[in-house]
Amino acid sequence: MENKKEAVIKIENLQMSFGTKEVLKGISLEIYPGQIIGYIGPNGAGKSTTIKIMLGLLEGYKGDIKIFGNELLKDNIEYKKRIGYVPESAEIYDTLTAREYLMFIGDLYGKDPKQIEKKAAKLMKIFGIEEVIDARISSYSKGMKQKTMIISSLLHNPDILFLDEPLSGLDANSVILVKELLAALAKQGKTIFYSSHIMDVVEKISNRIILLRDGEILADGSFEELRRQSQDKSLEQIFNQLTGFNEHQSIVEEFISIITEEH
Ligand SMILES: Nc1ncnc2c1ncn2[C@@H]1O[C@H](COP(=O)(O)OP(=O)(O)OP(=O)(O)O)[C@@H](O)[C@H]1O
Repeated sequence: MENKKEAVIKIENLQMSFGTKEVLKGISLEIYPGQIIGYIGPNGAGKSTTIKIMLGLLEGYKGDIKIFGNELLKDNIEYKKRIGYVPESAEIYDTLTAREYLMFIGDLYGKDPKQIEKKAAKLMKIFGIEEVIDARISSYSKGMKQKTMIISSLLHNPDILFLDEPLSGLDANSVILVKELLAALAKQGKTIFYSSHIMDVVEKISNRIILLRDGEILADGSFEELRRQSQDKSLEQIFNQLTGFNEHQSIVEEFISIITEEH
């Protein structure tokens, strides 16, 4: 369907080990403009490792990665100007105010400070947090921090956006806003690649879901496609089925019996 477009991310046989532990066992993926990829999998499956490699933060992998058609190379950092990243937490910047932080990020991307300051103030206003723009980020609530990180990842109008738990800490109204924002960005041809453990979020936001387990891709398709292969289950049920997790009942029983032990 999307084959007429060129892949923005092309991964071939990606392998990564930490010591003797094989964390990625030969992943191949082609990702196209306009896709909203929900990258899911159990804890330790290798999701963050994949993202860190694409961000150029981890070396020592085997396989080929092309981003925007160019080989991912140690010395080539040009592509980073066209990507945005929202980490799950970014406490290192806590002592800055949002204005200082966003100006700093704009500067890293070589953007005009006046333009960045204007954009930052407007985006903070849209998110309803303009009154704290000059307060230290350390004083923000979790959701305010998340909004600031989302703004910082978009200031330079990137073509690929990587997010870790994009809706974490956001209230119900902000969830709707960010979901719509991601959909609108994808419509403009941007690519969104995010990981999350919240299955109903993944189900609703993604137009493609990639399920990783033990460093291998177990499923790859739209929610509808995955559902058809799994007898119309919810994504949470599909996740549990594909990752072989069906012991919750017995684990809960054991848990309860331990906490209710008298001696
Ligand atoms: N720097 C490192 N050194 C050694 N082992 C590592 C390192 N980083 C990750 N690992 C291991 O690699 C495996 C995959 O980790 P990764 O963080 O990619 O998983 P994940 O799918 O993102 O998990 P989660 O859902 O818990 O965030 C884990 O077993 C982890 O312990």
